[in-house]
Amino acid sequence: MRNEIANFRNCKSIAIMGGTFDPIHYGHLVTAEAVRHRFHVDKVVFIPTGRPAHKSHKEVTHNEHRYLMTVLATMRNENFEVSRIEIDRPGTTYTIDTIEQLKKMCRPDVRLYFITGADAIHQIMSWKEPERLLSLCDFVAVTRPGYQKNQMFEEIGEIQEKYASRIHYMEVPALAISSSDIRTRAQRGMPIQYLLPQEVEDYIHKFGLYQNERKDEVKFMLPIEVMQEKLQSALSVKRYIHTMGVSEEAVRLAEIYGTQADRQKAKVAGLLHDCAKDYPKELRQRFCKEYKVKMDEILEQQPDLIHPFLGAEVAKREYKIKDEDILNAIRYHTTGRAGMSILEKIVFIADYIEPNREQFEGLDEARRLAYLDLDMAMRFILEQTIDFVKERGRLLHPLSLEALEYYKNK
Ligand SMILES: Nc1ncnc2c1ncn2[C@@H]1O[C@H](COP(=O)(O)OP(=O)(O)OP(=O)(O)O)[C@@H](O)[C@H]1O
Ligand SMILES: O=C(O)c1ccc[n+]([C@@H]2O[C@H](COP(=O)([O-])O)[C@@H](O)[C@H]2O)c1
Repeated sequence: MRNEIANFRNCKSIAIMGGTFDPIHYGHLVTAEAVRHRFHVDKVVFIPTGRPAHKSHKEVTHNEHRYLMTVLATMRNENFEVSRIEIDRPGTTYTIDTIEQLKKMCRPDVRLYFITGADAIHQIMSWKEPERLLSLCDFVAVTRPGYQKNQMFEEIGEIQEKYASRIHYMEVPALAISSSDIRTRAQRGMPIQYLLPQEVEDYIHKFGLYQNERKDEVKFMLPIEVMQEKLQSALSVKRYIHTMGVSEEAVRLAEIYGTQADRQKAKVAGLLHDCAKDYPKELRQRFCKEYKVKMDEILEQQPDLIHPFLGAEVAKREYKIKDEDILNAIRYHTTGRAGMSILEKIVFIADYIEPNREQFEGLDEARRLAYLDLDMAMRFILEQTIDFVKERGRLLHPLSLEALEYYKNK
């Protein structure tokens, strides 16, 4: 945020390109550049929306993906900036809050222009505090393909009459490009090249965004709701709440680091990671024998370390999980191990940082690292855990030491 303030402080005029940018495309970029040239603004600031007021959370790709694609698309233009103010602001995103926040970062006489497509301008009266918004910034209504200028005048007649000097019309080269069309094309395996910058296309392919979800779907023999019901009777209330937190956190991480399939696996692995933890001693011993859990010296002396290994067997037999990656994510969620898969790391980290955890030293740093780099988060959490185990005089499993060594060298 400090950088953003430094970037805006000297600007006399700024144009704001607000959008969901799911994904950003050449329509946005051409428009931004045309407005910059016509209104002689010092900068165009692209502001990806955090939680759009008019779209449900599920419909929109994760904030960090949309933000990073916007950064990639704009990096070659020195007059373009990308701001995180909406991404980082909690709650529903309203433009009025953004304009007020931005004004505080700029000199008092700054002139702000909010760029919006013709399709959006006629809805402005339904936005939050439209009149105050129009008193704080100008609007540039750009024509999009399919819109007749006359029709646009009619649609915004009411606003136009009242705020004539605040609304500017501008035609931009008719680019029949839209984010929704790009998403559909990507889903159907049609080309998206030349509709958006190459870097954004590469990013979409790298992270498997907008892929056909059905093709990616993972089939579980038990429906997830049935797994949840079984867990509710196997776990204490406190543990069940923790389990739900781990599952949610794992899905959030998988949204960033994985594919659609990984999200489903993360949800289930998070749910099942502690499935054997609340078993009474006798039951644990019986199942360990029956399911042939390999015991070692440390597990014999430190029985609370058995639950991840037993949990993987219980998940396999009682929850009918066949996927080896999910089973390993359960198996190594406590000790870790060298060379973990993305899913294994996600569950290990989610267990540490899930939202229901009470505050403890290192939690905020672990949360920060988790969304920056999985391997850095692994190293940090392993170091913290190993210190904790040593302080309490408990036995350390060699798998954790091997894991730490591995992530230190990565
Ligand atoms: N091809 C385009 N030319 C000019 N302006 C555009 C174009 N596409 C979008 N805009 C405008 O840019 C802003 C941000 O758009 P947004 O991120 O919603 O993209 P979109 O392509 O309109 O998305 P979707 O297809 O999902 O509705 C909006 O004000 C929108 O009207
Ligand atoms: O402030 C509001 O009430 C409001 C309602 C709808 C849309 N907006 C903003 O309008 C911009 C374009 O939105 P969209 O859906 O076309 O991507 C984006 O910056 C949104 O945050 C703002």
